[in-house]
Amino acid sequence: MANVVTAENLGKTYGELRALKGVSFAIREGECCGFLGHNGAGKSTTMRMIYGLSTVDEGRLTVFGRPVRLTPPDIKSLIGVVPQEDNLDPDLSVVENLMVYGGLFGLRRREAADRARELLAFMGLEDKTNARVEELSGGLKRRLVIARALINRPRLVVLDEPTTGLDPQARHLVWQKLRTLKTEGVTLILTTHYMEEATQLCDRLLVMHEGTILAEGSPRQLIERHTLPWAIEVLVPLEQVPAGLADKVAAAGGEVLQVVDGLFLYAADGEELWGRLGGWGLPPHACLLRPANLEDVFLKLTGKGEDD
Ligand SMILES: Nc1ncnc2c1ncn2[C@@H]1O[C@H](COP(=O)(O)OP(=O)(O)OP(=O)(O)O)[C@@H](O)[C@H]1O
Repeated sequence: MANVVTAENLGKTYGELRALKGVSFAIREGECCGFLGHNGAGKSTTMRMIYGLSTVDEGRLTVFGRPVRLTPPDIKSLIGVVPQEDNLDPDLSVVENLMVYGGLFGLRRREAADRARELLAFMGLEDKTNARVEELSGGLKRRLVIARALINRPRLVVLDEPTTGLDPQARHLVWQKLRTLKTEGVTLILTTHYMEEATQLCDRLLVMHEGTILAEGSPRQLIERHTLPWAIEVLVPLEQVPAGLADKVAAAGGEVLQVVDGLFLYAADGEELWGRLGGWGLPPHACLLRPANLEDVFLKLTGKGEDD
């Protein structure tokens, strides 16, 4: 399968800050690839380079096989962009926002109107066609930004935190639409802070940290490679954790991760680990046994969950 995006040793410097320190990755046609990472890890910088809003300082970036320094216009027309901030025009109505954008891509008025109607139906916004943007809730604005990104039938859609701030229903609706795009063969690149979103949508994930890529793989592969299958959350204040616990867990073949609000214990056999809690002085009512998930991988790889 062809690569839609290829990055080799991509670097970006803002003044004294090396925001990207030579990252390399490839995005395959038709896949949904997610970028995870703390605030400031370099995800948006990478996205902006892909859609041509930020210059490539170091390395090589190709989009649809074309090397980009600043993405040429004919490549831009193949990319749909959902930026982190909603940058809709508040003075225009919902449908006008789409039509103006269509005009920027060279759509004639009639064509833009037809496409706008189609997209408003796709995103469930028909009854808001003539509403003013400022009347829309955050979730509806997000849906409109996604509709706008699709106006030119892009083969690649880059979404920077597409569902941040949305309620669960709105998030599920966006996921459903993104899955539909995927079934149509559209390549999706997204950033997210929601591990569930990454698990639900992405075929492959890149975990970024301080301008580098720490790990890459499908959600399942990352869990298999970077953590044990079962987790016990120990939600007691750290000062009440029995002394020597980490050594006892390690001696039983498990691992311990300290997070800001407690401890996570990992094991190949969750039931067996659970059975040992009492003997280690941990009250079971303050513990929760569950399968390990992507959040465990993220916390482990990027440093225990403290804020940057
Ligand atoms: N235009 C800019 N000028 C100066 N510094 C910038 C600029 N854009 C980003 N940075 C810095 O580069 C680093 C990477 O920022 P970037 O926005 O790519 O991170 P991110 O992973 O997308 O974070 P978030 O999850 O908060 O969106 C940060 O330290 C940020 O402050």
